[in-house]
Amino acid sequence: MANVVIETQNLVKNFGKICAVKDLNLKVFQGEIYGFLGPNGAGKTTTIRLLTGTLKPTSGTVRVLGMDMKQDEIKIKRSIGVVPDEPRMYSNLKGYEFLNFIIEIFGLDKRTMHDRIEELSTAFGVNYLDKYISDMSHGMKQKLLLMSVLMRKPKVIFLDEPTVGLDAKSAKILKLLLTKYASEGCTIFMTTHVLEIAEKMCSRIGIIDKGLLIAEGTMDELRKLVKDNVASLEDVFLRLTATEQDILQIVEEL
Ligand SMILES: Nc1ncnc2c1ncn2[C@@H]1O[C@H](COP(=O)(O)OP(=O)(O)OP(=O)(O)O)[C@@H](O)[C@H]1O
Repeated sequence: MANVVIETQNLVKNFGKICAVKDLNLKVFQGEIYGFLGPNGAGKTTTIRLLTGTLKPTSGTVRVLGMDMKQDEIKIKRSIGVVPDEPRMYSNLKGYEFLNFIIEIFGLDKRTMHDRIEELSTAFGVNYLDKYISDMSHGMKQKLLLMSVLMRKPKVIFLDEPTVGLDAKSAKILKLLLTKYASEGCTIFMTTHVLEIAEKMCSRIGIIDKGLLIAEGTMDELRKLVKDNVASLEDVFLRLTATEQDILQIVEEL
């Protein structure tokens, strides 16, 4: 059995009266690409923020790479890479200054990183590292942030809606790169609304709805759950989140 890299026990996050994450028990193994799906407001971003230590849980525990988030937050943060849904970076830095800043704070080897930056710039068509971040488009910032994570080749990568804002070629390259990294032992946890991406890339998929993990498994296991061995992930998702009927009704009433 592969190593457990991400683990939560009875994880809960309340925002006032809203329970965004309810009693979540997750296990993600080394080398997996775990897809985390759910309707809008289901609790995906909150979960990623809990798993990466940017949000404190109301109760429950998070362990990453065998370390407890409460005790080893800094160590965990040094070993993981996070690509949030909104790329927030120091806007008064130029692209290359931002990458150099990451190299400095993580204490990375400059030569190796500069070689990786060159490879990744070519792969993602990044020819704007001398521009100020404030002058970059959303997609340009997203690619810069992706490069800053991928160049480090962290042991665990968390991505929240990674392909949003990326052009088709960059999205394809990102998918291939993540698959390659996973095959080399990196563990990937990502949220997406693009079910085709989850179906093609992810070894296992978790579906969260109103803060509850309502299903989890490989595509085959999810198909068994809905008793339809040819169901697509879209069929499975809509059946489990009970929106298929709503959709038909909504369209009929339009
Ligand atoms: N900082 C916050 N303060 C109050 N409520 C919050 C906060 N962050 C999230 N929520 C609430 O928690 C619930 C889950 O939100 P979350 O952003 O995790 O959903 P999501 O699954 O990522 O949604 P989407 O697919 O739309 O991005 C929602 O009801 C949201 O309004």
